[in-house]
Amino acid sequence: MKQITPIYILSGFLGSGKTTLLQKLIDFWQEQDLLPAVIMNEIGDVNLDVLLVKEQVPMTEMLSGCICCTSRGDLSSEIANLIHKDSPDVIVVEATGVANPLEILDGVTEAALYLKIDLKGLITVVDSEHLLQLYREQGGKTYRLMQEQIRCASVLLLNKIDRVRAEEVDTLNTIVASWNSYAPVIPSVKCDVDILSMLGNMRAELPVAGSSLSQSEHLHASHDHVMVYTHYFNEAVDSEAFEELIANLPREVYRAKGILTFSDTNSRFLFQYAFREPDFLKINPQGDVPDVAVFIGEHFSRSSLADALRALENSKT
Ligand SMILES: Nc1nc2c(ncn2[C@@H]2O[C@H](COP(=O)(O)OP(=O)(O)OP(=O)(O)O)[C@@H](O)[C@H]2O)c(=O)[nH]1
Repeated sequence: MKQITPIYILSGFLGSGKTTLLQKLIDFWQEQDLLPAVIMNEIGDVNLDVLLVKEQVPMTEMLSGCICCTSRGDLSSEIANLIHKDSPDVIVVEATGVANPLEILDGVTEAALYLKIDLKGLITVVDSEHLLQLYREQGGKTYRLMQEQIRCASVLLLNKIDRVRAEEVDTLNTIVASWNSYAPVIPSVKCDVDILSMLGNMRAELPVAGSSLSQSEHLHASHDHVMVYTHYFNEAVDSEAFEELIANLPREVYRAKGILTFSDTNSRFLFQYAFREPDFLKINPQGDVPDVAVFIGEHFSRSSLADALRALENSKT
């Protein structure tokens, strides 16, 4: 009979590397014969990250929105269900990239009122290049949300430092320390960090004062601007034409992912696009997984994107 279930919250803007870190956390716990469970939520109505998490890990998905938009009660009942059904040794709540971490903290804290759980802390993953750019531009809702995610962290991963220069890493360290002097900051590439010391160095208490939670209603509006377009493919498309479309995506689209069948290759691909960097991974999904791509951004034209994608399907010979 398990006593108290530790819970970690994983936060970070879209595409910063949360799922990459989640995979490493799962490996770490499984190597110790522990059973981790995951609560994942995605903005939009498909969750492709599920494919990246091992099948033996119990997982709950909360789709079509984000944890902080659904009621907090939903999150706490998901936690309760997982504990009763699977008795995991540890739970990770991976927040959608546009979630406000204060709301999620609030949900987990509510669950702690009637469940034997121990909120260990909040890990925020930062896309170094993206943060640097927003810092230089100084403003915008995405920038404020990223600041919020950094402020709430009990440990911070300054990820994707391969995408910035060494002196820029120093600048970023100074920036994040000025927003959160409390959390240890760990620079990383592909979230390749020493998990044991990361979890060990995590500050025991969260830096969120009780009063901050009362601001949550005000903060809730912070991701109203984010929109999603989900495209289901009827036909396989040419890989080069697709890559070209991705390379020319409007700047307003800052995240995309999908599963694709290309007309010119035999295998299927999981494609990722985060802050202007595309990535393709050969996969062999089990079961009936459709060809689909999800695009997330701010005020981009869904119809132009839909037309461009349909044109790719139609140009296939
Ligand atoms: N260049 C570079 N790419 C990285 C790094 N870490 C992760 N990536 C890539 O960035 C993309 C997004 O990573 P994810 O781990 O899926 O990001 P996420 O935060 O879970 O994304 P959402 O689920 O959309 O919020 C993937 O293609 C990763 O392989 C890094 O340190 N450097």
